[in-house]
Amino acid sequence: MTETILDKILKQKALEVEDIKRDPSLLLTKEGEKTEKVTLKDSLDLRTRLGVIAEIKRASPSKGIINEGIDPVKQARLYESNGASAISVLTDEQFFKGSMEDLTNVANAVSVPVLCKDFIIDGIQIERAQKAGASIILLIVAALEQEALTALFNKAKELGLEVLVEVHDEDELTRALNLGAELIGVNNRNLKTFEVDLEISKRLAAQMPLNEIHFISESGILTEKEAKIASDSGASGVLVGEVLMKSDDAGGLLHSLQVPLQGERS
Ligand SMILES: O=P(O)(O)OC[C@@H](O)[C@@H](O)c1c[nH]c2ccccc12
Repeated sequence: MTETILDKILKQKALEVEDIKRDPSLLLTKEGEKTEKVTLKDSLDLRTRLGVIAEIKRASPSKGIINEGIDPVKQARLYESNGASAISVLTDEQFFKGSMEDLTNVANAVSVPVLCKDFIIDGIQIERAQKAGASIILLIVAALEQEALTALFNKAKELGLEVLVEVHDEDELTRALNLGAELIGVNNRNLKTFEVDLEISKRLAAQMPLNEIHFISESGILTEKEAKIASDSGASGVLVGEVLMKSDDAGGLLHSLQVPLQGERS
């Protein structure tokens, strides 16, 4: 079988984890200040409009350079002042040109929760994320066996972190629900082929207990039109990167994505 980009990233992550274990000073580049932040779950519970997790993403394997010269702190403050429910920071260096330091700088500058967006395969990465100031971590079901997924999920919870569990098909959704995930993200982009299809969100949302969990539609949200499609599918939030990173008016765009939610949650 040919190696997918996800396989390549996961191989690189295994090396990164070895490095941290060999040299524990790598566990912490810069400490996050311990500021009290509202949880993403609580803030989504209260909303009558679609929540936006706005992302700092300099580059990606599928798009190449997106906005390399961005000042993450300035961008995060812009996101926060225009209503973002959380800020996602891509911390992978090799494929996304991010860093843990970006995350710390952002976490120290905003009062909304910050998501450490990385490919987590080992508990040590969760400790690192927490020390750096993350409030939320991402766990990608496609990257993990169920046993590892459960262990990492439990570890994050013990450390007081929220977990966004990312799925892409029915099997992965079942695994996320069995875990007791409260925040479930459907990535509309297939991490193996890069294909983007909003129908995936719609199809999987129909199989979720939407009154018990928050469903976040991820990737390929470009305008109010896609935000409405996500909201109509039952999403309480969207995760948006590229268009916000490229826009001359990220604040205006962020506002337009916060469309009214369909039904009230019970
Ligand atoms: O830039 P977009 O299409 O708005 O997508 C943002 C976000 O969903 C995407 O960056 C993402 C979702 N899941 C991931 C997992 C790893 C890396 C990246 C991602």
